[in-house]
Amino acid sequence: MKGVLLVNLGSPDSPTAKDVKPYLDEFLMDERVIDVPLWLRNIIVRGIILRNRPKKSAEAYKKIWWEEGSPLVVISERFTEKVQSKTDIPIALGMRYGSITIKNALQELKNKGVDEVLLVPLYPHYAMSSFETVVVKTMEEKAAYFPDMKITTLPAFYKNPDYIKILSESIQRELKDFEYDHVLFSYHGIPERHIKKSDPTKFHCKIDGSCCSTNSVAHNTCYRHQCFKMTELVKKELALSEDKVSLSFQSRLPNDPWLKPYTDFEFERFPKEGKKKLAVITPAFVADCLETLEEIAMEGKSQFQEAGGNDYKHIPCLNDSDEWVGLMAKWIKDWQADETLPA
Ligand SMILES: C=CC1=C(C)c2cc3[nH]c(cc4nc(cc5[nH]c(cc1n2)c(C)c5CCC(=O)O)C(CCC(=O)O)=C4C)c(C)c3C=C
Ligand SMILES: [Fe+2]
Repeated sequence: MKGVLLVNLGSPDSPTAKDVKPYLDEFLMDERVIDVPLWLRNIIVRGIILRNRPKKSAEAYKKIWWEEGSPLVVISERFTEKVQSKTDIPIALGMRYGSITIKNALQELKNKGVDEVLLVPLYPHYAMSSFETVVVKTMEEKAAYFPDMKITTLPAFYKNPDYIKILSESIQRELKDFEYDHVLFSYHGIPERHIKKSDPTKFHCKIDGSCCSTNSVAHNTCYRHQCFKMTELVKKELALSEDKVSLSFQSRLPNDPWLKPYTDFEFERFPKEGKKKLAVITPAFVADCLETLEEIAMEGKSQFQEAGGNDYKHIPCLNDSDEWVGLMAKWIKDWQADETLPA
């Protein structure tokens, strides 16, 4: 019997330093996130980052926490329930980090008689620190506990025409009542080094833009290319003018060069260039979370306005909207019927 495993990143159990610390430990000790040898990762994460960050992150989580829990988790649960109501095969939700585990979700599916699973990493783009680590962890759990399960992975959907359409339509609805000078597509950042590591050809990605327009198998795993491509497709779908749209990367850690331009630098730059009414979309995320609600909707607004900006709007993620639920249900039904996966 077929079933579906949806996986997102996960959140701490509560917005306290006590719960944020083990969550960050699991997250940052992932070799696909802080990709240095174990001994060095131990020093960086446990010796340096985890000394102060849990307290600081807990304060940020407190600002966005809902009565029902972490927005990322609550939205993902609502999404799962809604998709379940539109399909007739079991759907389970797992998180890569934290207490809602991939193992338990696979067990839930197994208990319902599922032996063929469609794994859906809830990330539109491929990055070793998001999509890849979900796939690797799921395959490790399968090998250890569910060796007879067959698992198929839904590919990154950053250029899927149906996804681009519903994303564009949701942006259009939000922009209808907002007069803007500029629309910023702010994607989660990753270290530049990760782009090179994920390049199977080992020479295609230059990280200067010169490579993105030359067709290459490297694009299948190039986060930077996929962010540029998605921006282009949405821009075209909405007929946004070239000079009113740009892209940037947010949420970096203070180490190494990360993908540029940096979102916080853009917030400072725009008002100086006369761009004082800014709309920001965060299309690396399917669900609103700490990085969109606190960093962009709250902190970003302050940074932009302190730099001289006026009107500011964060456009929500697709979350559990009918359009996104409907599209996911369609992808599941297509796979259920004849193994078709979205391109
Ligand atoms: C969109 C996909 C994501 C990628 C790629 C990604 C890479 C990445 N992230 C960190 C460090 C942190 N990210 C944090 C929060 C966070 N990250 C994503 C998504 C991606 N991260 C989400 C959805 C969230 C929010 C989770 C929530 O509970 O709402 C955090 C924790 C919060 C904080 O302390 O700021 C860290 C740390 C790295 C190092 C990285 C790639 C190397
Ligand atoms: Fe992150």
